[in-house]
Amino acid sequence: MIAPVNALPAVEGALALETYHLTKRFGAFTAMDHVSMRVDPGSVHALLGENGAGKSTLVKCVAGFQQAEEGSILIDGRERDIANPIVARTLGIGMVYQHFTLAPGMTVAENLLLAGGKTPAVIDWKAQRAELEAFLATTPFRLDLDARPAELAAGEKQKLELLKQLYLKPRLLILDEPTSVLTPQEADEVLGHVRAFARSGQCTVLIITHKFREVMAYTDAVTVLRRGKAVHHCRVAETDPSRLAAAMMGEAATPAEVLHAESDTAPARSPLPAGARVALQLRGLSAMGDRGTLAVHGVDLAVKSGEILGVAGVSGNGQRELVEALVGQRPRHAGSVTAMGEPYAARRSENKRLKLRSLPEEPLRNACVGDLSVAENMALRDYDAPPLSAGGWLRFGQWRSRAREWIKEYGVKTQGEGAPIKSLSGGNVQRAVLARELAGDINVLIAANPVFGLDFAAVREIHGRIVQVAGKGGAVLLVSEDLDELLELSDRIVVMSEGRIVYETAAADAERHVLGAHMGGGH
Ligand SMILES: Nc1ncnc2c1ncn2[C@@H]1O[C@H](COP(=O)(O)OP(=O)(O)OP(=O)(O)O)[C@@H](O)[C@H]1O
Repeated sequence: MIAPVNALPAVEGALALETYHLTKRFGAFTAMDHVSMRVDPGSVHALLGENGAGKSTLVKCVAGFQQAEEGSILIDGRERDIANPIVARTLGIGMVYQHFTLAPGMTVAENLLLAGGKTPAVIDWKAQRAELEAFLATTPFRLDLDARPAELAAGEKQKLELLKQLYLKPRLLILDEPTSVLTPQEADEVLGHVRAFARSGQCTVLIITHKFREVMAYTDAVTVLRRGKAVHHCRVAETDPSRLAAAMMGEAATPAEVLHAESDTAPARSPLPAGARVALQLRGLSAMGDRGTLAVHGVDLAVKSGEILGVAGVSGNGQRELVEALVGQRPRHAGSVTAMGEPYAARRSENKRLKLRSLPEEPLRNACVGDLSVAENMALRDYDAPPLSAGGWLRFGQWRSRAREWIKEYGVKTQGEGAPIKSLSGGNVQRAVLARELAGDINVLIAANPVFGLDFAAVREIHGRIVQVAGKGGAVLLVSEDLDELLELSDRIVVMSEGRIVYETAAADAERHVLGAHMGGGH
């Protein structure tokens, strides 16, 4: 019999998790197929798998956000019916999502308190603030308690999501790609803290990641999912990235792909032609942050045709505001922008004429309409131009057939072009947006954290496509919090710190520790 939750004694400390033949279907599609696995108490356990393998589905069932049709979940050896997130919470299960779940109008402090779900009618703010500050001091993270989520960069939001869960002292902490928007240093800080938390016996950690380095450095055991099935279980001490990659990809993997799983070999670049013209120019561009203070201070940048200019920086140093001001999602306070020598105000007509594209971060939120289908989302840029419309009529058949082609070309895993885009896994949403934005000729591409959440095969593929854009003469402004990505793809790298460009170097001469020092505000 399944034990009722309200009969539970208040247990503390790391719990043991097991799933037994856990199965979840969406209509006729089986997203998770008889998955059995075991996570030892106090361990850090990694879930690996290609985009769409079923990792998020599995953890959502454990966290009570979805219900499995078959199979069971055992906590400390006892079967539990985790009917909803409140039950999960009662059992000590906390989850940090791939998509942000912060209350937008509330401050960091309020978001932390809200996470507890037990806010009293009258809050003693003085005492609560002291408690929150004491809690923050036990972690390596520094966040402004009065900031609101809209003012936080992706990396800071990610840390706040994690803090919200840590504040609740979970017995099982589930992390869905927690380091996608963190710099390598930040990722080490976050994972180091989480592992220490597990080692102390306070909680067990189940972590979804695409990064083999993180699996090897921070986890104890791994379960690999492929097409909804658990195909491989092992201890990290007894495996290596090549074996894990082979398990992830099954027969689909080529020996070269498996061999290079850990090194993520850089796509080949051709040298920048001598007389290349400046395709994107920013002169003294300034933009306000969400709190009415200047977030971007007079930025001057020039990107030539065929060049990839990387913008490095710790999240929260104005990169988000810079991209938003460039692509028309935030007013420009001062300065000017030209594309292909013409003034550029980010109008849709200019994007079309000047062939300027952008890949924003968090594509489901910033570049898609979640309830619309994959085909409709793929048509958002040119639905009113031939062949998608003719004589004032929208030709939906054309939308669908082109979407089918792109789904195939970009390997988007979806139940069809008619499926709502929000039903796709994170990595597949990204692929669908990339297919739309990278189609046709491109003069200028502005990309912000373009491989957020993608598995290793997809990262290589997308990097290859960005390099192709430059290879065909497009200017690429690549804003990324991932230094490895910038070092691998860029011709030149600038560092942004506190809203200013503080350092510039040719990528070939770039030294990681020097970049890191400028990113941290030191010199
Ligand atoms: N609500 C839903 N309705 C229909 N299909 C869904 C739904 N949620 C997930 N799926 C499908 O189930 C499969 C597994 O998705 P899931 O999000 O678990 O993958 P994942 O391994 O976490 O992928 P990623 O690494 O890209 O995040 C995908 O093919 C996805 O399209």
